[in-house]
Amino acid sequence: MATDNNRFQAIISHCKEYGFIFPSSEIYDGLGAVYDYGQWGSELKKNIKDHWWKSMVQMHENIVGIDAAIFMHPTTWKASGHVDNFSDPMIDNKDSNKRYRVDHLIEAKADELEKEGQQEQSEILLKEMDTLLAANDFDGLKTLIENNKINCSVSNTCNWTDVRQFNLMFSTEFGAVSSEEEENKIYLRPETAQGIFVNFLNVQKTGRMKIPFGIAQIGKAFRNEIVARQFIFRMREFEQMEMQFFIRPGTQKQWYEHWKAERMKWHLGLGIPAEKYRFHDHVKLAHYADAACDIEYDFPIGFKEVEGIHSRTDFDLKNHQEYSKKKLQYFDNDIDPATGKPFGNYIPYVVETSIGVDRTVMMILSEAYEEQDLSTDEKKDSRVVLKFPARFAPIKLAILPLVKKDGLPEIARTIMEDCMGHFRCFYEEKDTIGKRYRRMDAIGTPFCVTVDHQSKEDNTVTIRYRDTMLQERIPIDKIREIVLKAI
Ligand SMILES: Nc1ncnc2c1ncn2[C@@H]1O[C@H](COP(=O)(O)OP(=O)(O)OP(=O)(O)O)[C@@H](O)[C@H]1O
Repeated sequence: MATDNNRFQAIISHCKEYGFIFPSSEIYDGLGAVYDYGQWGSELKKNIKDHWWKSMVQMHENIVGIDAAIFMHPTTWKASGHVDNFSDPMIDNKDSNKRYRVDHLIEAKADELEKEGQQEQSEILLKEMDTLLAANDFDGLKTLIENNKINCSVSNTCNWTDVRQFNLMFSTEFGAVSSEEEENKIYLRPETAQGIFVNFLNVQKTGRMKIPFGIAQIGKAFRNEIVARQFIFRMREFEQMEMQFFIRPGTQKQWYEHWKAERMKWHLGLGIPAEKYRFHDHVKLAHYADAACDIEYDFPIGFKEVEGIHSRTDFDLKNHQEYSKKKLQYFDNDIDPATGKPFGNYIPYVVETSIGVDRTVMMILSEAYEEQDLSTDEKKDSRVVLKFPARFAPIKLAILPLVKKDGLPEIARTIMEDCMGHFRCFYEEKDTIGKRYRRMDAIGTPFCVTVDHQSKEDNTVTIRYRDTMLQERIPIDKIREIVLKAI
């Protein structure tokens, strides 16, 4: 796994320079691990969300979508286990006061060992870490850090505090704040899933859903991440695309395997080669899971999680039933072949697929970003091109009159009018055509058409293809069709 920090930094700068992603509140020097999507980033993000929604909801008769509120009754997070368990073990360096997530600190050391050719030691270290994490053995983790002489990157010392748990949920006050009573305390959801669980029966009944069925949702989630220096990979406010699939108890293994395969198929369908992906099975399972894995993508910062697939058992529904004292059960009148009688009442099991929108944006950007040297013997030349699949490109078609006169803008405007109701177009008449092409390459526009004097004679334009930079003459009335076909 080659990490390429230069490439990563180049992508971050490019995103800012070309209106994809800005640090939040930048005029106040930004806010840690919070980002804003600009004019092209928001289009890209929306296209990714639309694609996910289409493939998960529109293409599955037994999956429906909802849009639940971010604020939820505070008991939700007691029932879900987040108040007690949603925390990461952290450690502080006493000299620099810098705080680390223990697993990140140890993983960085393992990476270092691997780079030094000490593959075996690296693997042993990670294995020991997994065992200690799984056992919640904090003293053991501290000893592991000390024994391996893992130093703070700032102070370069090995002078550590004890390992402690920090809850990652943000809280705020809800309604009139009259006292310091706990009742006013409310959390910003750290995952979208709970909005689905508490609505399970509402949707099942009103939608007349039959098990197995899924509920999907796209929405914001908030986590007070401690280590947050990885651009949109790890944000404190981010977006998730989740689907909870409700199934009969005992069938979870089969459905877990099913969704693992389905989701990998979805990723490969993005046009990303298989060697850029791998599964990573969880050794330390989250408090709700009986099996879990990540789909990891080979980012410029190495293989990292984009999506999690979790077999969540009946943990969530069972706890909501207990805390709310409302029955969250399903009556299954299919016949159980073992007894010849209906399966009857039960709390469904759940397999979930949970993918981060922002990590998907970062994956698509990483895959698309290319710096090309186009120099010839005569002159030096280069370009940065974002080779997005056409369906994700913020702008599909740029319409460029060669000059700002002679009736060419008028022709270009009629093309614009013909196409803008079908897909996002961009009209531009400033600068040389070469410069305009480069700008469109830099934001990933797959097609540019140039209107020139010949267009007036024979109703044709030059179409230029982003990836090959090839140009050809096509009739004006074919433009719409060509673009629509590509997206
Ligand atoms: N802080 C974050 N910033 C951006 N995306 C996130 C963040 N936390 C989680 N996600 C996204 O939500 C998905 C599902 O969340 P999940 O709880 O499984 O993540 P996680 O295992 O806690 O991630 P990590 O181990 O990287 O913190 C992740 O696969 C990821 O794409």
